[in-house]
Amino acid sequence: MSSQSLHFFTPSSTACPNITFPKPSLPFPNRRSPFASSPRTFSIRAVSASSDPNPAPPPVVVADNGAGSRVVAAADSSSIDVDKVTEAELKENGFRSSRRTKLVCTIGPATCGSEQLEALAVGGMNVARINMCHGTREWHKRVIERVRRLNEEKGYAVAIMMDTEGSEIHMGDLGGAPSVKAEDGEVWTLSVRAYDGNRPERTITVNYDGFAEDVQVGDELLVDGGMVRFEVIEKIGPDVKCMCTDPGLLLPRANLTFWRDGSLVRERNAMLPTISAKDWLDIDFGIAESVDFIAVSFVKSADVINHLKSYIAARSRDNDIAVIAKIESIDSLKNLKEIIEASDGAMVARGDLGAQIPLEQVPAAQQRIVEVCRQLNKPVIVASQLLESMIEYPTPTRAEVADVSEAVRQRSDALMLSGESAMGQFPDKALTVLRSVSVRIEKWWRDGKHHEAMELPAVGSSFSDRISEEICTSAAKMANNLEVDALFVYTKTGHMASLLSRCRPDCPIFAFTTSTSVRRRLNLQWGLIPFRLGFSDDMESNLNRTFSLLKARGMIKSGDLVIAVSDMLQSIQVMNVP
Ligand SMILES: Nc1ncnc2c1ncn2[C@@H]1O[C@H](COP(=O)(O)OP(=O)(O)O)[C@@H](O)[C@H]1O
Ligand SMILES: C=C(OP(=O)(O)O)C(=O)O
Ligand SMILES: [K+]
Ligand SMILES: [Mg+2]
Repeated sequence: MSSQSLHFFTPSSTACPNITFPKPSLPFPNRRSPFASSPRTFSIRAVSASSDPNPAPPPVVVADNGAGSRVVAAADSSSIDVDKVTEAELKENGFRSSRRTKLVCTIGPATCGSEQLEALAVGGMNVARINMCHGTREWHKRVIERVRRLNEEKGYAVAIMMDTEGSEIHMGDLGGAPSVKAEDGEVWTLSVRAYDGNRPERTITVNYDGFAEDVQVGDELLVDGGMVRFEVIEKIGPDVKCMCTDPGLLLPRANLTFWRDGSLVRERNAMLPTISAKDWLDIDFGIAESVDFIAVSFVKSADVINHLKSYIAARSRDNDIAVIAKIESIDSLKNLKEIIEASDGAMVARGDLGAQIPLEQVPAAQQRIVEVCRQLNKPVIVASQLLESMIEYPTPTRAEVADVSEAVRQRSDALMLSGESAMGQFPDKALTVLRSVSVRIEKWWRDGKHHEAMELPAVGSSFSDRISEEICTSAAKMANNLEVDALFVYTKTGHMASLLSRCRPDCPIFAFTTSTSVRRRLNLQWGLIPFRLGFSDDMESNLNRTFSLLKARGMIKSGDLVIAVSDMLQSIQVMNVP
């Protein structure tokens, strides 16, 4: 194999020019004796990969077999797993034009069957999201089982995200009706009473016991951020009489916010916990079902994220459930940086965000959230109303296409469908729109060489992490300048892969990882094509084996130009596929 590699090595007294050093394992720079006092210089040397006099013996790799139990496999296990749909997209569009933006679909009554789920998987769904605000745990469990079965039997790699309900104030169910119209000038009763079956006409229930105490006559009540508007005209015990001032459709469990003198009233419900008692039970359910992501609604501070992460760590077998912070409240915007730092990713939850801040401020908030996430190396999802009109119509509006384009242009990691896929009439068509707009805008970006000047600050605290970051930044830049076909990254935890993704390079990133759960988590990150592969610390043998496995599947061919990095050996290798 002809290859050039740039290895980072420590110039210690024992350094022999052709030996590459494993990454320093000491976590803090000031504990790095014997070099602590002298300035540390790192050289980049080109050495031939084949000249390493001490190739590591083939080690044993511990891999997750996907069903939960861990198996110890020989490093030379001869298989490679990749999502069937990504493989097809790659073969169809070529390296350059394969889709980089990931797609999340909320699963609801319109898409919960196996056939419908499979249609979404084929259409490019990378993550299936279940919203615990709706449906029963049994219902969600069946959806998870169906997705898992499709993955196993049909070769998809759809990850599961569970979204908590959170302590929001919302209306109850509408007695089974899918929606109810509220007309201008009508008087409705909003009540905390529980009606069993015989709910009076024009009455809706509210889930928050303090509701009647908290609202005042004259307050404005916004349903779903303004889809319907009421004014409070009278309070009678637990019942609140309201007049409809903006007519519209009321949907089951629609979100409620109330406004006084032009500002959002949130003193009382600010006291409610971010994670309610019911949410903790849902989280236990999510852990038991080994979901890949838990998205936390109405996050106000980093504390709740830290709390949840330690809760998961104590209970989850492999501690591999990623925690996503939903940015959808004023407090979450105030504490944005700390929250994102504490989380494994974030969601721009524009539905509720737009009910909490003036609508015209949502685009700037989105831009800022995406930027902070990219800088802190956390995946970010742009969510809600991307293609809202497609709940009813088979084509999107021009404005919706422009909105989707903007999220792709901002280079967010993922786009999400909510009502469009959960209860809309055209879930597959909506997904197709997301897919084709993504591919188109990404191509426009690459062809126009719109490489942004976004500064990517150092995120790691240890010296070793800093080296990894420099390697990834350099490798991504080299990949653009040399116009390579693909970046390869061998990563056990997924961290190196995310650092490459953060740079948003022009070519796709093939991320090889030993565990099925890391592979599923990488599904949410921009430009990554996750593969499950057993590998060793010997990069030369890893590369040779990967090349032959991928060639056999027709995914690469001789002559393709590849840059490879790994988190076992801190090096950059540039080579043509033999
Ligand atoms: N599991 C479910 N069961 C029934 N309906 C659902 C389910 N999930 C979502 N939906 C429907 O899809 C709509 C959009 O979903 P989503 O945006 O996740 O929820 P919300 O509107 O509560 O923010 C919901 O309002 C609800 O009508
Ligand atoms: C994604 C959101 O959360 P949910 O759909 O759960 O309200 C949102 O508010 O935009
Ligand atoms: K929710
Ligand atoms: Mg929300």
